[in-house]
Amino acid sequence: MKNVVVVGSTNVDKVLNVEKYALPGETLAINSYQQSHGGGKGANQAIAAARSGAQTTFITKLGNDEDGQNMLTGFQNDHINVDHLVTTDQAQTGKAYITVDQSGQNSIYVYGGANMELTAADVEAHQEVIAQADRVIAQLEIPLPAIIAAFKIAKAHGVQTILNPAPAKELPEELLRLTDVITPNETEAQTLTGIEVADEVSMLDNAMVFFSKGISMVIITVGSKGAFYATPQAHGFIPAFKVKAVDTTAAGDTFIGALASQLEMDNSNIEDAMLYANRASSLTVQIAGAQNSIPTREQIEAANQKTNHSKEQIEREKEQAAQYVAARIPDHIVLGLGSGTTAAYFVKAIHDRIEKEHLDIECVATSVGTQQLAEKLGMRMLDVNTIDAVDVTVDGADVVDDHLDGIKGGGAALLFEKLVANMSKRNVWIVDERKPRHSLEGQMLPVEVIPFGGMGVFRYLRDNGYHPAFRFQENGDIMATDSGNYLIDITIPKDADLQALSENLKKQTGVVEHGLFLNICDEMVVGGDQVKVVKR
Ligand SMILES: Nc1ncnc2c1ncn2[C@@H]1O[C@H](COP(=O)(O)OP(=O)(O)OP(=O)(O)O)[C@@H](O)[C@H]1O
Repeated sequence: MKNVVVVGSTNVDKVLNVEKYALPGETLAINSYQQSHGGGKGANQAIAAARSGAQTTFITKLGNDEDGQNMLTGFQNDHINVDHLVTTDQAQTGKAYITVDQSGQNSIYVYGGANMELTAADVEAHQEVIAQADRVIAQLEIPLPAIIAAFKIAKAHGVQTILNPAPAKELPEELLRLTDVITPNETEAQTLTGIEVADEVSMLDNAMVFFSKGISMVIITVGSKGAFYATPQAHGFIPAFKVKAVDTTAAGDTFIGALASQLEMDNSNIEDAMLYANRASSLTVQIAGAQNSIPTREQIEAANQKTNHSKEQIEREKEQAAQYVAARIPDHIVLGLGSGTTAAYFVKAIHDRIEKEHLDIECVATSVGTQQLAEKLGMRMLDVNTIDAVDVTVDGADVVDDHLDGIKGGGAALLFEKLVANMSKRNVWIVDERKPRHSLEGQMLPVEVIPFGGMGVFRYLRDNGYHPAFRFQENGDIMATDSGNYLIDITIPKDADLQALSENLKKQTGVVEHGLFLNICDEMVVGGDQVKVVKR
């Protein structure tokens, strides 16, 4: 369990629902008045961390008033350590007056109040609890000297510092030098670096600016798209969960608190921790309000389990499709064996049939992985260079459109798969229900490039609006294909002419192959309790 100290703001949100905004001098009656809600970025992040199981201490300043008392009780209910909370008679507890009209548009006035009274001396008086923490988190709703004081104490004791630069403003170099991890959203990143966040490449450009200031990890959240992370050694993008969002208030705060509760100090589980944080905030956005919508660890795990259940279903569908096709493979043929998890089900299923029925089937593999699996099972393998044609190849696919054109290469085996597919008299694709789509627009398409000069292809793709990103392995090394090439993932533009795109990519010097498989698939078999077969 991580020991987290949050130094930040507490606000009480007073929400008015109005039909329309009053003009200057106008008085309007309203129908509903929502009760006060807990808010403030510091409080939200402390609650998110505590509900995810972190041992959480909150250093904040409250007024000696009813709002302050109510907030304190709420923190105690969430098992937050409030021993280091400070109160003042000089100002009231922070408040945000929020007016929401019928279209969901809001206007907000914030009274910083006690938050603006939090001083460096207040923080220094509680240095012991910071010194003992694993990490300290701060946002920008309190005075900068208080944050700098907290981070100085943290750095002196080897405690990790996380800065959530929200709301965005220019930051002193001193604070950036004291920051280990920075977590802006896309607009905050742009405000701080001057570089627009448009795609993974520009996110990496943003990260470089932060690295040059001495920050060692950058996490950029991009709303319903997900979140990006980068260290000088590795980077990656973790997509958000697709949910119906009703109110995104506190999404970012939930993400940061949840992440801080899970991330190992050596960042070794960064992708898992971000996946957890994405899940946590995907639950927050499905409920109106701020602190009431921040989920507990149990709720996050329950939501994960539901998905695991559907993961099992997907595996079942892959196996059903594989078995359906394996049962219909004729005897005395040369059979192409595809690559990837779905194709692996097929390899096992056809192996069982060959053994049981003593079939005379020789096979060709489309990847080193499949070759090894087939050899391990004792199947009769042929060298692709010794044959003129393959009778049938059975393979998986990443996505397939209504015309049975598809994308392959998610598993990095596209070159060998295409070679074998092109020499096959018949190609059958086996997929689970997620794979068929009406069109390939917006889908990720892998492009295999030679390592020498790969950057030139990357620049061409970037300058022509394909949003390229090199593919990396989990350990941060660049991914190499079976033939030692690199993969660049691009996005298929809207209204793209696939044939022209395919030809254009092949024309670029340095491109070995790409994952568009046009006019290749003869038959798609979709797994399910009722297997669906679609023929060209
Ligand atoms: N519509 C959404 N659907 C699913 N997940 C979402 C959605 N919006 C946000 N999230 C999740 O919340 C994370 C943080 O969101 P975002 O980038 O909007 O933060 P933010 O701008 O700091 O939010 P806020 O200021 O509202 O707290 C995202 O990385 C994503 O995981």
